[in-house]
Amino acid sequence: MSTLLAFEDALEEITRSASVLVEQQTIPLINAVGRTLANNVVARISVPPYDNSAMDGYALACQDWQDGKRFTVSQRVAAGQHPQPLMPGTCARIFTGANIPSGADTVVMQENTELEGDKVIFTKQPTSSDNIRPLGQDMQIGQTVVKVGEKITPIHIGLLSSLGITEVIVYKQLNVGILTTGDELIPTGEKLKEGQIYNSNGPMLSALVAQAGHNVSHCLHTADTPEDTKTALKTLMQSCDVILSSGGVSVGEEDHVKDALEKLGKVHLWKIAIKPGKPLVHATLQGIPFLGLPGNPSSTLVTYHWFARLLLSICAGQVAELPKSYPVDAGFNRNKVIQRDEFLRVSIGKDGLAYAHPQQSSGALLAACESQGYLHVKANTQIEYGHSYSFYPFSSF
Ligand SMILES: Nc1nc2c(c(=O)[nH]1)N[C@H]1C(S)=C(S)[C@@H](COP(=O)(O)OP(=O)(O)OC[C@H]3O[C@@H](n4cnc5c(N)ncnc54)[C@H](O)[C@@H]3O)O[C@H]1N2
Ligand code: MOO
Repeated sequence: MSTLLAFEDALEEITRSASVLVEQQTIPLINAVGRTLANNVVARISVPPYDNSAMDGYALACQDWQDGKRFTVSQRVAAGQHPQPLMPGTCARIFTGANIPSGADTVVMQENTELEGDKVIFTKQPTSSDNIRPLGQDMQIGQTVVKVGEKITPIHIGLLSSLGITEVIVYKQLNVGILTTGDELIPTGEKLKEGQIYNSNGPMLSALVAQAGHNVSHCLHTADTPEDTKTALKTLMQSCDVILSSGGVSVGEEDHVKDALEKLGKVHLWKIAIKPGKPLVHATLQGIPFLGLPGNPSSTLVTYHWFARLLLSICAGQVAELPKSYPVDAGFNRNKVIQRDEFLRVSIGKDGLAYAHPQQSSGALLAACESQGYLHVKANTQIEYGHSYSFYPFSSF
């Protein structure tokens, strides 16, 4: 166990060496959902750009109010119209979104008024600023509203549109190459023969990478030979910004990825004290970051979530955030001391406790589908009922 790198150290080492690898481009805002901002967006106008009414009603100056006073309606202001200054002692009929006339400092909603012919009585004394949405209430001119590295969401599209913005400067998408390894693997769609299984890590990694907003530029498969492995890696090195692989990183004679990396580039770390995912390898191939994820499907998933996701987001210029967790008590015991940091696939019960899926084999993927997230149990501890651990919902990755 002593040769295994600690989880936190591996995370630090992999992310420390990473940097933004993509150029910038200007694109229409409407096409920018999921893209990463390459510079801060600063408001060039205030929103709203003028004081406006939050209600259909009447605008007046508070100081003009007197109990029982009958107000003349001196003007009518609909949304989109430019009002005249309010004549002293009068009120203005006003509608939601309409510009507040100068001289008025409050709006009374029409439900709180009484009409007497063409006069209006305000039954309750209004307070200054009531029902007025002031200039800049949402965003002020000069304010930084979205920061570099943020991923643009539909909410940002609305926000930036309210500033009149039509184009944004974003990072170009990161080109990610995926390599799967293993003679036993065949693509889905073909008929299984004795000794074969379907390649599930290729499609899963492609989907994870695409979901994170990157471009899967290649998804190759190689046989378990040193030559084929090197040839596939050389192909990926020609056009990918980052390369991920699955399988072939353990210690058997059929595992060729690490040797190929040593021949083509530099291996920085291999083997981490985590379960599942121990034989993770990190390398650079002529400046291209490379992560070799272990082939067992749950090991691939865990190492993608914890390491590859973060590496890709840094290289893509995204704000690289560690997944969010919250403390949850275990609803079960394990009577042996854990050797490597474990990421148990768990669900939260109605009692609020975490329950481990009964199938924790690194070869099993259904357990992850049937669970809600990871319970992180640190090395050299023992899981005890009622003790608190960090729970990471899958949605935080
Ligand atoms: N003697 C030792 N053997 C193993 C050790 C060890 O320390 N000493 N570590 C084990 C651990 S832990 C892991 S994790 C695996 C990782 O091995 P590899 O990364 O070399 O992966 P493979 O051997 O190529 O495959 C493992 C397993 O996963 C299946 N697989 C691989 N690729 C895919 C794919 N694309 N889609 C679906 N399934 C895939 C493969 O068929 C194997 O069953 O090593 C242990 N061995
Ligand atoms: O790291 Mo392996 O994933 O324990 O099976």
